[in-house]
Amino acid sequence: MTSRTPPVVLSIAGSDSGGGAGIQADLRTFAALCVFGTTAVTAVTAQNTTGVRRVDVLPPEAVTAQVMAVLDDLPVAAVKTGMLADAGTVDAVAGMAAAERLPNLVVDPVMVASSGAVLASDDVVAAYRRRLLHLATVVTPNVAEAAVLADVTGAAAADQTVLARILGERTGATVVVTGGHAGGPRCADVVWHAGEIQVLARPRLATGNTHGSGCTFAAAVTAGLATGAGVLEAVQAAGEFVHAALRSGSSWRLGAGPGPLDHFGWSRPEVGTGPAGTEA
Ligand SMILES: Nc1ncnc2c1ncn2[C@@H]1O[C@H](COP(=O)(O)OP(=O)(O)O)[C@@H](O)[C@H]1O
Ligand SMILES: Cc1ncc(COP(=O)(O)O)c(N)n1
Repeated sequence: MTSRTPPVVLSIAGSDSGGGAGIQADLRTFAALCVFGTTAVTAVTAQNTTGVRRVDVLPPEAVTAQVMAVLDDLPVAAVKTGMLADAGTVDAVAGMAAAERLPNLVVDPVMVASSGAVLASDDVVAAYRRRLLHLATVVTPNVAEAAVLADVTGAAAADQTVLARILGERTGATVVVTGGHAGGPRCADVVWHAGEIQVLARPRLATGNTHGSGCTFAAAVTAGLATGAGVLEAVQAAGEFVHAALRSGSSWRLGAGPGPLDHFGWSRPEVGTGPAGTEA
């Protein structure tokens, strides 16, 4: 009998009780992409599709203990960070990354929930800038997060190419400034990689069910890196995966607010993830 062992990935992120974003979206993405997901919970949010009611942040030592328990036992091939709600947690993660314990590190600098709730304070932003971003393989901010991290305002704050270039040149990481919240008929993710800019544009889908799209994208990049894909290949494949999950979940109704994505094509089982959907 052959033994088939999947690549192992680790998500260091917050729990979303509503299941749409955070650790829950990461695990669903990992399962859909056939990698084995492990977790270190950074914060417990009481959240649903309409908003965040309460956040309980775990102490940095509790996050470190979870990460080390996983690393001491399992062959982790890639790591993703999501909501890091405390500067001490960013420092702790950066310390482990600097010690080369966190391979293929994908940093999704979660700052604001799609419902508008602030999930990271100013000192967390400063810690990302000072300690963590330059240790990442890939950083995946949306436009608003990229503008905060790059510390720019005005027209530049809405220009994905300018933001990707600033952050790429400052950190050396591959930077993907995602464009889910920009306007227009196309949805573009702008990638800075080794000094070059690439624009990955797809039709913008007419869906309100976008809760967890950023988490899903970054988790899919992590899964790609764990399976041996190159950085650009992993970013391209992640864009295709999140697009299919958004399209498949565009018509289901889960919750009164922005609903989750359909990672498995559950809403239309006859065709699976990737059915023809409505474009905006
Ligand atoms: N309406 C949409 N149509 C097509 N793609 C989308 C849409 N909304 C988000 N995406 C894609 O989802 C991914 C996450 O982007 P974004 O929504 O900017 O992240 P976040 O959830 O962190 O704000 C990106 O690949 C982006 O292009
Ligand atoms: C625990 C947790 N982590 C991340 C997000 C951001 O996800 P989104 O921007 O898609 O709402 C969230 N709402 N909750």
